[in-house]
Amino acid sequence: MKFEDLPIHGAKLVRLTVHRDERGGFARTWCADSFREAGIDFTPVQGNSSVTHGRGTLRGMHFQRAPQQDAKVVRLTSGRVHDVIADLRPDSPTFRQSFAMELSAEAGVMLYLPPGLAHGFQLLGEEAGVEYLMGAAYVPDLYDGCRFDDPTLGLAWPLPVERISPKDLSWPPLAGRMPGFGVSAG
Ligand SMILES: Cc1cn([C@H]2C[C@H](O)[C@@H](COP(=O)(O)OP(=O)(O)O[C@H]3O[C@H](C)C(=O)[C@H](O)[C@H]3O)O2)c(=O)[nH]c1=O
Repeated sequence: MKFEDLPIHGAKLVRLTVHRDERGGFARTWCADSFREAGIDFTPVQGNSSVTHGRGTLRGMHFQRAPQQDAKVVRLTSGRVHDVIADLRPDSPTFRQSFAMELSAEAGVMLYLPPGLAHGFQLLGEEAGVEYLMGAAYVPDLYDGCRFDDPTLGLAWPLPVERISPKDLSWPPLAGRMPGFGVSAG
């Protein structure tokens, strides 16, 4: 696997080595040595999987608050999504910046997201499977998020939001509750 820096500090694009033959393909999707050699201190403690239906469906933006901020590896097992990350770390050189890219199973890539980023995606096709390796255990009381249209982030989405959970619509603004985001306008 090969690691490339993304425009958000510490985030990486991980290109998988896909071994193809007449039966199909094989790729290693986790390797502690490769991550360590890439200078990434990440030990998965939980694996998650989601299936999303319906073009335009949006999951996120999600993050887990300190002291259990969650680093994660994100990989598409099927379909295509518009994937978005946003830097919520006041001490980061890319604080409040965001980055988006298309992820697909066919592309043979995954993302490494360090702790302190918000993550979300919008479905570009009719269905997508996403696998996660999490660097922190899920703690419901620390599980947090922001709206896809939070005014402080200015995220752009390619499609109208056709389906989104009530929870993801009800996140309060980052302004006024997250360090470095100032006070809420409202
Ligand atoms: C994240 C998580 C959730 N849950 C429970 C909580 C809910 O009852 C149910 C579905 O959770 P949620 O609607 O938050 O699932 P997603 O919208 O797919 O959330 C994920 O999508 C965005 C894009 C991400 O980057 C996060 O990894 C993750 O938050 O699973 C668990 O039991 N364990 C977990 O680790």
